[in-house]
Amino acid sequence: MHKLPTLKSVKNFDSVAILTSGGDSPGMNPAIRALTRAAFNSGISHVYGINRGYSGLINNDIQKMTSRSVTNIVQRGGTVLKSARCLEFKEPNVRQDAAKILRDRGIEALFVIGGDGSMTGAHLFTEETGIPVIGLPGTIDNDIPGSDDTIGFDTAVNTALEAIDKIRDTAQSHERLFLVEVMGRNSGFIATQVGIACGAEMVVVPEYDFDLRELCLTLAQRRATGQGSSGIIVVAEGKDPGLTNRIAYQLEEQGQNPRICILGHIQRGGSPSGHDRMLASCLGASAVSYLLAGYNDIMVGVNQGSIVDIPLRRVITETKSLNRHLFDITTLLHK
Ligand SMILES: Nc1ncnc2c1ncn2[C@@H]1O[C@H](COP(=O)(O)OP(=O)(O)OP(=O)(O)O)[C@@H](O)[C@H]1O
Ligand SMILES: O=P(O)(O)OC[C@H]1O[C@](O)(CO)[C@@H](O)[C@@H]1O
Ligand SMILES: [Mg+2]
Repeated sequence: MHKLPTLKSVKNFDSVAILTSGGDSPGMNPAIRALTRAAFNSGISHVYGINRGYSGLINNDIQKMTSRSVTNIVQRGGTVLKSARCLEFKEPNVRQDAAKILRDRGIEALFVIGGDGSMTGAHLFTEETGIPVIGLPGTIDNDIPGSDDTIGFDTAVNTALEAIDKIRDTAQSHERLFLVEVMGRNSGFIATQVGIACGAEMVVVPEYDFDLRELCLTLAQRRATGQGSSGIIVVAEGKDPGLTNRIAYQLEEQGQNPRICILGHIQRGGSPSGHDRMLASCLGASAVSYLLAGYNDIMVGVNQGSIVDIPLRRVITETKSLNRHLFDITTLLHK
């Protein structure tokens, strides 16, 4: 259960908008629902949904929401507002045009649900245009500075675990080594948590070097002592495409016969877990309270179980590092 902030409303807003941006994540829908319902129930008269992230904003692809338009979405994966990556939004003049679109519609504030990139766009937008923005961390990557958790991370981890538990069955039957690639271009949060929870023999993350030779040695020793040679290596996809294939190739060169399974976008789909629904609902409700309390240019996030506000400037200038102690558990629990 999250500890919620106690805030006093000091401002009135008549009209606000919501968008989802970057890779979708399970829990974006309950976040949209929470923002919409909390806005109406806090006296905001008009709520708009912007389609396809910043792309819909610059193309004026905006619709009116009602309290009923978010009925029956709390359990649905994806985002009913759709999501996109919009490179044009990186141009300052495009952001000015976007502000005019909001002003012409009488929209006074914007809620942005997305990852670190989306938070960068949100900060620049409010800084340059003066339109208040509140961000919500919505990404399976859990790589947003200032928040211990992000909407969608828990579901993605559970989805990967469900798949790996199945892979483990066939790996054991055939005494095979499997390389399972999980998402995370720049960060190993998913890989670390999944690796610990599935009992992986090794976890490869972009943050740290890995020692394949040592792994091969361990596998050879296990085979020699009759413990079999099945196993799971969890690999975060990393920046350079093909990392998992390269590791497989190196393993083959050292006498292993690994199989590869790339979990890919199934990690971004599916019904949000109870944890992510709670997180999205609490963050959505709190985001509206922060706006009415006069906050701007912040992201709502979680710090040691409490919902907190984090300046967007901090979110976009800091880096969230992987906890080394947590990562070390991946090796500490080996046979
Ligand atoms: N430097 C920037 N300036 C303005 N807008 C940006 C900037 N970086 C990202 N954005 C906007 O945010 C969008 C989403 O960013 P990005 O593709 O990095 O995904 P994300 O929000 O980090 O989500 P995820 O990593 O979970 O997929 C971009 O397509 C762009 O519209
Ligand atoms: O296929 P897409 O949409 O470009 O997204 C892939 C990237 O998005 C993320 O899934 C986050 O949403 C990253 O982990 C991954 O690298
Ligand atoms: Mg990102």
